This record gives sequence, C-alpha cells and structure tokens, in this order.
Amino acid sequence: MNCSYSHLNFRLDERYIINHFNMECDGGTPSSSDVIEDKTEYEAFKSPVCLIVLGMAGSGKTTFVSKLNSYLRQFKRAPYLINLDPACKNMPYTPNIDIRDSVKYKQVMKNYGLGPNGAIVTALNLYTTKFHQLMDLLGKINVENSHDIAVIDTPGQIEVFTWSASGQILTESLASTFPTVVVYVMDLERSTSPITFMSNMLYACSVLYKTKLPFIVVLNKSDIVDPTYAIEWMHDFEAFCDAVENESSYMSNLTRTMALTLDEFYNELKCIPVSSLTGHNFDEFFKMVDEAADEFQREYRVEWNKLRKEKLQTEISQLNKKLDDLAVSSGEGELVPLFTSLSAGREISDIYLAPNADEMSGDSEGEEVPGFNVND
Ligand SMILES: Nc1nc2c(ncn2[C@@H]2O[C@H](COP(=O)(O)OP(=O)(O)OP(=O)(O)O)[C@@H](O)[C@H]2O)c(=O)[nH]1
Repeated sequence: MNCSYSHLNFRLDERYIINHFNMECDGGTPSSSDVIEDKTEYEAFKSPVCLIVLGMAGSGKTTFVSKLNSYLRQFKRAPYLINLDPACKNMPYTPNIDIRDSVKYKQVMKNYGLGPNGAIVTALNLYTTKFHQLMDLLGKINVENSHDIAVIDTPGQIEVFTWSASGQILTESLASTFPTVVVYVMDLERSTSPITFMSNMLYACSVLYKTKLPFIVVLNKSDIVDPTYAIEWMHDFEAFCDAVENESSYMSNLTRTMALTLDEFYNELKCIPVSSLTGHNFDEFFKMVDEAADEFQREYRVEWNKLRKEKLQTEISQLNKKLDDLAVSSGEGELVPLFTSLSAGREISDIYLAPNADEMSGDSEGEEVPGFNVND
C-alpha cells in the first residue's frame, strides 16, 4: 500500500495487488509454462469447475441440470446449483442460489411495463448487483464440501444471456476466477431437418465465438431420437449435402456453404449424445467436462488472467479516483506536497516524521532520533 502526504489520500498500489495474483505489473502475461508450474494459483483456479448451461427454449436445460444433480449425488458429489432463469415455474431440483429469491419477474413486468422477454432481461440486469455475492459464495465452496462443480442454469431465451451485458459480466467474472465451460444443450428431436440443424449449430458457433470458453455440445433427448444422424452430419459433409438435397435451391446452396464453413468448428468440437431423462451417457459427459476444464487451464486461463488483470487495474484506478475525490470533498482541499522547500543540503529521504508521543514512549528499540522540523 502507498500512503502519500495527506492522511486521507490513502491510495491502492496496483503493483501490490496485481502481484498478489502473481502477475507481472509491466503488462506482461505469464507464459503457459509459468501457469502450469505455479501450483498455488493452479489450485486456486481449480475449484469449482463452473458449467454454464445454455440452449434454445425447451431443449431440456433444466431437466439436464436436474439429472446432472442426481447423477453426481450418487457419487457423493453435490454440485452447487444456480438458477438464473427468473421465469422458471417448475424447478425439478433445489438450487443453492435462485434468482427468483431476489427478483420477482412478474413484478418487473408490472413495474416497468414490459413483456415477458423484456422482463427476463431486466430481471437479469437487476440481478447483476448481486453477482459479487454470488462470486463470493462460489469462492467459499470447495472440494471438501464435495461442491467441485457449479452449474448455472440460464433462461430459455438464449440471447438474453449470451448477448446481454449481465450475461457477459457473469461469464467474465466466472471465467476470470474459476475454470469455466459452456454446455450447449441441443434438442435432437427438433433438429432432424438439416436446415434447423444448421441453424442450431450456427447458434452454437456464435455462442462459442462470443464466450471464448471451452465448449461442449450436448445432443439431448437421445432416448427418443437416435443421435446418429447428427453425428454423421457433423463429420460427413456429403451425407449432410444429401440430406439438404430436397430443400429449396437458395437455402440448400447457403446451407452447403455454411456446412463447409463449420467444418473446422465440428473438428474441434466436443459433442456428446445424452438423455436427461434416463441419464444415458452422463459418465462420458463428465469425462468431457474434465478434459474441458484441463483445456481451460492449459489454453484459456492465460487469456482470462490477462483480462482479470486489466479489470483489476481499471477497478483500482476508479477506486483511487474516488478516494481522491473523497479527500477533496471532505475538506482536505487540493492535494499538495507536505514539503515544498528544504534547507540547503537536505533531501526528502533525510526527513524523519516523529511518531505520536504515546508511540515514542513505548519505543524500546534504541535511542529516538529527534524529528525533523520543516521550519528548520
Ligand atoms: N424424452 C426426453 N424429454 C426430455 C429430455 N430432456 C428434457 N425433456 C423434456 O423436454 C421438455 C423441456 O424441458 P426443460 O428442461 O423444461 O427445457 P428448458 O430448456 O429448461 O426449457 P426453458 O426453460 O423453457 O428454456 C420437458 O417436457 C422435458 O421433460 C430428454 O432427455 N428426453
């Protein structure tokens, strides 16, 4: 900390705080090898792994989170559940944190004269004031409480989360503190048309692009629809083109072009068919989560560390400005140096500020040197 001449002008030293995060303060970014070797920070980043569950309305997000909860509990692992859907009516699990406890969605509609979607966005925006508490709580849970996974269930209107300021704030806060993975739930039953399939995949791709986080696509409802078609379309361009054949010419050309564009996306994609009703393939899903969390540590964390450092620097600058303003408004006046002139031959470093008389009397560390008088 750095305490300058005026006692009210207590400023936060960026170097002190940034070093606290084991980062260099000259703007440099730790290399990946630094990251791996730095065990303490690795551990700090390790728990809990946060899964942000996104997907179109009705794709099965809430059912998926519920099954995930019961699946993990079999192994004495209790995921920390967060519901961010203010409009959710029937919740098949008991969340640890629930937006509905803080924001009444119907009341928001009434108070602000909004429709359902506008009210969901506003409710989430209002809830951002609670995000720091949410982050604090997440920071306190740990593996000892068997909460090694935190799951965030989001509103059905996917754009409410991915394209809103509140969604971005939460995603950034999570990813700059914990290993964070996006789980995109896709409804197999509703994606059997190649055009719908393509739309869904483009959406998934845009979410990946927006969040810049490890990504898993969950092909949900495999108990009622065989997922083979989706996997084939992702990995066999010709098979997808054959399926598109019957569509109108403009759409089929566009869809083919899109499929080529998505080729790279498919190659890197972690994708798993599951059933949120029966729990089919959940063991494989959790293997993917482990891989994605490791991927976060290896590849994404350096970037998020950089972001965290920038955010911290901005916050510190803002805080310091507030402290300066406070010093001025509380009658301290403009900040001026305590010493404007010194006697010949003296340096500022020569100056010794005498402590209070009380402190001096208890000083047994040797003989007290008389304080330097500014008027000397
Ligand atoms: N057969 C089958 N039905 C499922 C599965 N997952 C979800 N469902 C059903 O799909 C419907 C929608 O599921 P929800 O979990 O409410 O979907 P959601 O994505 O949370 O919906 P919103 O909150 O409206 O976005 C419900 O009737 C579920 O029972 C599944 O794996 N198999």
